[in-house]
Amino acid sequence: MTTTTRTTTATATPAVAFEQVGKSYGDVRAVDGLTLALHPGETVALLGPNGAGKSTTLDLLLGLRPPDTGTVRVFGGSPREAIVAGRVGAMLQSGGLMEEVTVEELVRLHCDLHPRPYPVRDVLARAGIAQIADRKVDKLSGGQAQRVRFALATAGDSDLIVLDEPTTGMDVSARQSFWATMREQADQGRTVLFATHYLEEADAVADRVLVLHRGRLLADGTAAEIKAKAGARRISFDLEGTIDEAALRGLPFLTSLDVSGHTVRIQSADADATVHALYGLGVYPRNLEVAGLGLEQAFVALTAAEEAKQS
Ligand SMILES: Nc1ncnc2c1ncn2[C@@H]1O[C@H](COP(=O)(O)OP(=O)(O)OP(=O)(O)O)[C@@H](O)[C@H]1O
Repeated sequence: MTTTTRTTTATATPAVAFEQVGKSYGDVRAVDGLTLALHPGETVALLGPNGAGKSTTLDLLLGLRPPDTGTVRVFGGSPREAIVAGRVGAMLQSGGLMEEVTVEELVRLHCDLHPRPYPVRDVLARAGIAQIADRKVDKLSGGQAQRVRFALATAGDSDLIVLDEPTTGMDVSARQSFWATMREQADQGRTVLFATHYLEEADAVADRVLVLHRGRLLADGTAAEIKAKAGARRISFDLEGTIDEAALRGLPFLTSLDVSGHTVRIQSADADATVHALYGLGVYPRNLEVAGLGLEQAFVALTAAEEAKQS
């Protein structure tokens, strides 16, 4: 298998550069003045609630739709130039697969079309579909079809791999081998950009997380930075006797409250102030724990705060 030496410094031409990009569908502003640069060797997760503009962003990046405003550059040129040069491999969410052909025939076709193809055998093996190579594409299960899409995205030596919700429908072992392969690809200097709703995957795999909300970039940083930006903390403790939920609900900086048996779990924008006020209620919390948020909770807190600001 050929491996190209790639430049991985942030000063190199960005793999992807969006400059004030806007895209609307009628009245819906799907992407709203988006500016960002992705650098060679980065593994980047694109997160956002439904309708945030993730798929539209990927479509713009792949030149499948033109932006209304702004510019999209891929390796310094147009998306089309980068794709024609074989620099981009993509796995899209709903990409229909050609029917009536076998898995191997479809993979071979993609290899033939790629300027720097890998051997078909290697592509099949890497995607874990060598044993179903002779099967007709329209007879595949959802997870198998997803593996085939993965094979097509990695049919050749591309510098940028774009994945829209790649592991949807994959079982646990397919997911694990998928991400192991993606890590290898990134370690070789490729840029990997993936949109996902699985926040634990973003946390485990991405070295940079972009949070989109209503077509705008709400947060951009490592998973740890995103968690810190959300600011909130989880507080949990046990209370004996009858729990006065109304009093707990009145605690300052509370963003959520969950009471289950004697255990109380709250989320607070200022844990110190909340805990101080908790003691002020005259209760005696036992097993008190204060912890940071997971990426999923941070994501929910950030997007909810933004919704509240805009409404
Ligand atoms: N072809 C289209 N015509 C009209 N509106 C569209 C079209 N495609 C997307 N939209 C709208 O643009 C907005 C952004 O959609 P997009 O699919 O980019 O979001 P997303 O973040 O990928 O969402 P999801 O997580 O649900 O896949 C949404 O409000 C959506 O309804």
